[in-house]
Amino acid sequence: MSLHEISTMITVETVEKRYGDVRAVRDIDFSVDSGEVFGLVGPNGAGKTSTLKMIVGLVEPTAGHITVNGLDPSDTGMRETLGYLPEESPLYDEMTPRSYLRFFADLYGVPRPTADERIARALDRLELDVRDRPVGDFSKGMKRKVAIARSLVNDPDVLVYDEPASGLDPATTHTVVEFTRELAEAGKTVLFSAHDLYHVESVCDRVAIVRDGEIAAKGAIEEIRNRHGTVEYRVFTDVPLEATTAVGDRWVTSVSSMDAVDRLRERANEAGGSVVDIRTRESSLEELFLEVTADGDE
Ligand SMILES: Nc1ncnc2c1ncn2[C@@H]1O[C@H](COP(=O)(O)OP(=O)(O)OP(=O)(O)O)[C@@H](O)[C@H]1O
Repeated sequence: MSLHEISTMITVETVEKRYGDVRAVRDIDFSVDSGEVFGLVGPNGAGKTSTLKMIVGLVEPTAGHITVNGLDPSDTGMRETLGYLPEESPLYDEMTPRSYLRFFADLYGVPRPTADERIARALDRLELDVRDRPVGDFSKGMKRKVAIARSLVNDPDVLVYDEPASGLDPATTHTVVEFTRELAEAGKTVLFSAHDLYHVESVCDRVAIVRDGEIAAKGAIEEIRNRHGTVEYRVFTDVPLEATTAVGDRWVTSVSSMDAVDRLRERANEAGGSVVDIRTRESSLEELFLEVTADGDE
């Protein structure tokens, strides 16, 4: 049971964004609760960054309504509530992580001892040991960790991360993704965009799949599976049938309905054998994603 009371922290209602003739975002709706990790997933140009920028108040919606912790994104008070990690987060090359993060903590008016404690906690967890060398010498992953720590110096309730793990090596990706989960477990609200679907699946409570500025599917991973996913039955027989693959001393045929399973059973019997095992394989989010994004192309 959660110790935190659940409340809606981000609401996005019928939001649209046009840049001249380009409708980058059209009619997007979703909300994110406290303690939740919500993933906005979609290919390049789908409208994820535009949506996040509207939520953090950097870009104004053409239509619709957004609130963050009950406030309008243009409200200056919202800055205290929010930690934003942009897709590209340029750092000052000559500064060290410690000086850079202290600089941001000062901007937020965080007392030095509190700031130092927060900075140390974030960098410890993100496994960034180098704290007193200029960030200009850092790898992409190290810079990303500093940028993530920056999003936390004001101890915000809501974190909006644009592709936090994009371009990072698998170990760093794992650390960053696990960290977002821990932040949510500590009661923070996390909204992030990604096209790394494997990690979204493992860390998000709910996702919205965005395509051409619209939400193509939305809900718990499980719900999306039920609505859009296909169940694949892997039927193992002790005799070869058409389109079977040998696995050890058995053959496996993949079908997508129970009727097809029954037909295979009959055919196996006719061939003097039988069905020895049936396993279901649920769609991974990656497959669902491809299915949902392919819908509009038909
Ligand atoms: N400032 C802008 N002026 C004009 N068009 C823009 C602007 N910003 C974004 N767009 C267009 O809006 C659409 C959505 O872009 P957006 O960056 O929001 O998508 P995205 O899903 O975040 O993509 P990516 O993963 O590449 O960042 C794209 O067609 C993009 O070219």
